[in-house]
Amino acid sequence: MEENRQKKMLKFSHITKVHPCFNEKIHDKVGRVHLPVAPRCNIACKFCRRSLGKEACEHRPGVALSVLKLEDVENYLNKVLKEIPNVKVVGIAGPGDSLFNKETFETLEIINEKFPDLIKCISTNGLLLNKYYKKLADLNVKTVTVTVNAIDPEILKDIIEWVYYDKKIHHGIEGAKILIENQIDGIKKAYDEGLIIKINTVLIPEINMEHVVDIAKELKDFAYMQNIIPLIPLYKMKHLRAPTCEEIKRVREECEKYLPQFRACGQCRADSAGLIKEKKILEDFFKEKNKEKNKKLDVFDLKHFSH
Ligand SMILES: C[S@@+](CC[C@H](N)C(=O)[O-])C[C@H]1O[C@@H](n2cnc3c(N)ncnc32)[C@H](O)[C@@H]1O
Ligand code: SF4
Ligand code: SF4
Repeated sequence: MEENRQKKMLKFSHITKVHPCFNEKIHDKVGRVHLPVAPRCNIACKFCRRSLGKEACEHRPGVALSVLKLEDVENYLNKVLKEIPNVKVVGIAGPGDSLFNKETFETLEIINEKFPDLIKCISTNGLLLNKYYKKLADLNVKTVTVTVNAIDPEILKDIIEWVYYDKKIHHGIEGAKILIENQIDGIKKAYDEGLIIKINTVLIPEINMEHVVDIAKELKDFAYMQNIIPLIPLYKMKHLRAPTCEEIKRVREECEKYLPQFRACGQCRADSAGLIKEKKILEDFFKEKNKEKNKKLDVFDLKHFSH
């Protein structure tokens, strides 16, 4: 097993040595840029409040000054590369789910054509990963982060409200089962296709704290590493508490027996640019484009391109 892991690490090392979210040692040396091209989401996590606009000034996931339009992607990336040194990775991390927005795939095509040297990265809840892993590999995406918060539907049903799949909204345990099945299937297929997988897990003390280690055990042969991030209590979880530093440390140490842990995550916005620690946004660029005034994204905007 250890031998397998070492082989896997070696196979991926040309990418992981330059990706700040797959390699703690360089997280403060190499930059990344998130393109906020994917506003819609196909599940409803109880902790997630997606917002756009100037007053959405918090540095946390699900927030962007505005949605970046396809016609602006090239200009924006040129500006980022000119103004911010050492950006090597371009990622799509929302503000919704990358795989539920056709703009993600169109953006990846633009990047391939205009910026072929940037490493392409996406993050997703994984519901559609078994449908799109091949397309991602064909588009030369190298790294995929999948958020897995529970692999037991009894636990996941308390973390998500519903899952939109096969043109229907599935509530409770039924939705949880669909999500878990698709995530695990998608992760295995993406791994076989040569994609490098990181697992994000939101640590929610009252709900999944003692279960997170089961996620690490289940996915140890397919994921490269795990990124356990503390709950930011929001939306339908605003009454819950964030984990203490001690709790985060303990859970990471338990999980590390099965999967290497990433401990430098900045819980970035969907429009962050530069070094993780800088928490930078190119405000000038978005100011021009920013027509959405402090808009909360509609969680029921479920138009999907393949329907
Ligand atoms: C906004 S999501 C975008 C990508 C994709 N939809 C997903 O969920 O993986 C990026 C990451 O932020 C996390 N996140 C969102 N809201 C959060 C919160 N309130 N506290 C902690 N993590 C949160 C998600 O779980 C996910 O790992
Ligand atoms: S999948 Fe991502 S964007 Fe969608 S609700 Fe969950 S955290 Fe938010
Ligand atoms: S949210 Fe974490 S994994 Fe994603 S870009 Fe920021 S530091 Fe990297």
